[in-house]
Amino acid sequence: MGEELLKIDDLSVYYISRESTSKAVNHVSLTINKGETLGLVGETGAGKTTIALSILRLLDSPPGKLVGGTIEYKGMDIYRLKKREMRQIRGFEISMIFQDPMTALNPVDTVGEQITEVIRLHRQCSRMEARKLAGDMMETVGIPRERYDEYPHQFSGGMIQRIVIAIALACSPELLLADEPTTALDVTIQAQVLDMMNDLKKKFGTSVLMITHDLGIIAEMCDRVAVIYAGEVVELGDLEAIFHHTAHPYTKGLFDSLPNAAGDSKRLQPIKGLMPDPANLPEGCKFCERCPYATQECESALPELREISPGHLVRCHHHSCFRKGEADHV
Ligand SMILES: Nc1ncnc2c1ncn2[C@@H]1O[C@H](COP(=O)(O)OP(=O)(O)OP(=O)(O)O)[C@@H](O)[C@H]1O
Ligand code: NI
Repeated sequence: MGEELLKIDDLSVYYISRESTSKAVNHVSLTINKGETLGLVGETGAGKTTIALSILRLLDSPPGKLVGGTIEYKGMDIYRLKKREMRQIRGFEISMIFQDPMTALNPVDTVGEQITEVIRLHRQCSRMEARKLAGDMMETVGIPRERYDEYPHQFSGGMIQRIVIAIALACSPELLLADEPTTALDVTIQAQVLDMMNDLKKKFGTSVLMITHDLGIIAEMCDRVAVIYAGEVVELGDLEAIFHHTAHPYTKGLFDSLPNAAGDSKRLQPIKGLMPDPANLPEGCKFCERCPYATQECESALPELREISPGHLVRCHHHSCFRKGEADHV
C-alpha cells in the first residue's frame, strides 16, 4: 500500500430543492494513494461526478449540499480550509478534466497562449521560456508547435482534449480528477488520448481519479476500481478482484452487458430495469429490484460493505452465491 493522498470518509451529498431531496451520494468511503489510479464506474446518475465535484468543493450549492462525512487531502480536511487555501489546492494540487474539452479553453485566445499562461502561473519562468515550454508540450501530445497561434475551433475535439489533458498534467498536480475525459471522442482518438494519459501519469507520478461508465477504460487505466450504484459503493477492489472475482451482482451485470472479446453478441445482456430515483431510494439494497439473486432480506435490510478478501469489499447479502461460476465473462 502506498502513501494515502486523498481520503473520503463516509461522504453523503444531497441535492435539496423545495420539492424533493435527491440523495446523490450516500456514505461513500474511498482512498487514493500516491501514484495510483482509482476508477469510479457506474451508470448515469450514480453520483460519480458529484463525488469529484465534492473533492474540489465545486458542488453547485444550493441545491448541492455535503450532508455528512469528510474529505481529507494530505491529512487536511478540505472543507475546513480557507477560500484562499482552497484556491491554491484547486490550481496547483488537484486539477479536473471535464467530459467536454471545449469548455476548458477560452475560444478567443490562441491555444499556445493559453498553455503559456498556465505554465506561467505554475512556474517561475520568463515569458520566452514559457512559450518554448508550451511548444514542447504541444509536441509531446502530438501537435506541431507551428500551430501555437491557432484558436481552439481550428483543432479537432481529440486534439483539444489532448491539449487540455497535457495542460492539466503539466501543472504537475498531485491528483487529477478525470471525468469521462474521452467520452466525447471517437474510438481511435479515445485510445490515443488514453495512451497519452498513461504515459504522462507515469512520467509525473500523478494520482488519478478516473470516472467512466466504460469497463474497458477501467481495465486499461486503473489500479483499483470502485463500482458505484445509486450513490453507494457496491464493490471495491483491485483489477484482479473486480474482473476475475466479481462479487456484486451489479458488477456482474455490467460485465454481462459488454460484448466479450470473442464478439459473441448473443451473450450481451443489458441489466433490466432502471436505477432507483435518488429522490426516492428503497430502504434495503438499492439494486434489489433489478437483481436476479434478491431475497426478502435484500428488500428489508441494506447490506453493509464487507471485506471478503484483503482489499476487496462488497455490499451484498448474497455475494457468495455466484462466485462459484466466477470469471465466466472473461
Ligand atoms: N445540480 C444538480 N441539481 C440537482 N440534482 C443534481 C444536480 N447534479 C446532479 N444531480 C443529481 O444527482 C444524481 C447524481 O448525478 P451525477 O452527475 O453525480 O451522476 P454521474 O454518475 O456523474 O452520472 P453521469 O454518468 O450521467 O455523468 C443524479 O440523480 C442527478 O440528477
Ligand atoms: Ni458524471
